[in-house]
Amino acid sequence: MTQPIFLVGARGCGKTTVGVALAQALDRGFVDTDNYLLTRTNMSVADIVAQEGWDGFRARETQALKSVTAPDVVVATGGGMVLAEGNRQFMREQGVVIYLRAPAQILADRLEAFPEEGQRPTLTGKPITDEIVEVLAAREALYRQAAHHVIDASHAPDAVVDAVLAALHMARAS
Ligand SMILES: Nc1ncnc2c1ncn2[C@@H]1O[C@H](COP(=O)(O)OP(=O)(O)OP(=O)(O)O)[C@@H](O)[C@H]1O
Ligand SMILES: O=C(O)C1=C[C@@H](O)[C@@H](O)[C@H](O)C1
Ligand SMILES: [Mg+2]
Repeated sequence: MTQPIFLVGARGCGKTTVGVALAQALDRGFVDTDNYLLTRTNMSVADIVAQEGWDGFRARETQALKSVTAPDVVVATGGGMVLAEGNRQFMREQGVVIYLRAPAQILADRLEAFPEEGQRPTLTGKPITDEIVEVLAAREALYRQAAHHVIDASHAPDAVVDAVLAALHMARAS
């Protein structure tokens, strides 16, 4: 399979962490739309949102998605990539979309341990657990709509990689 693999899911589900390990397992390239924007603009998500609002950030991440999409890459997307119908359709048409799904409490525990506030400015102004519950309620259907496969991402990263490989009927490169 040479199609790109897109990882979607909420903040903290492991799109970046699992994406790096998956790309390594498949001997593929890895790109991350949040990191792409950071490198290209020299601005964090918080900086972009402060200057351009969330609409500005969302427009930039759609452009980033188009720019990084190529054969044989694993793409870790931002947690809100699925909000735009056009992004969901683009990913489904261009590649294979994997939803890394984990319960709210696991996501909250991970984000509290490593908040990275510059890349994860508040979406709701609420405490982290409340925010995640609210965001998952609003987006669960969108992650599922976008996805070809839903993978339990509550396990350790290597186990999640193995589950993705099994869903794709793909073997580790070496
Ligand atoms: N499967 C896992 N098991 C344990 N910890 C994990 C797992 N996946 C990710 N983590 C940890 O959770 C934190 C968030 O992971 P990561 O940055 O990969 O999430 P993300 O889905 O890319 O989030 P974002 O949408 O904000 O980019 C990191 O500190 C990472 O080490
Ligand atoms: O869930 C979200 O809306 C976001 C997740 C992060 O990956 C970043 O893309 C940004 O902080 C927005
Ligand atoms: Mg990430």
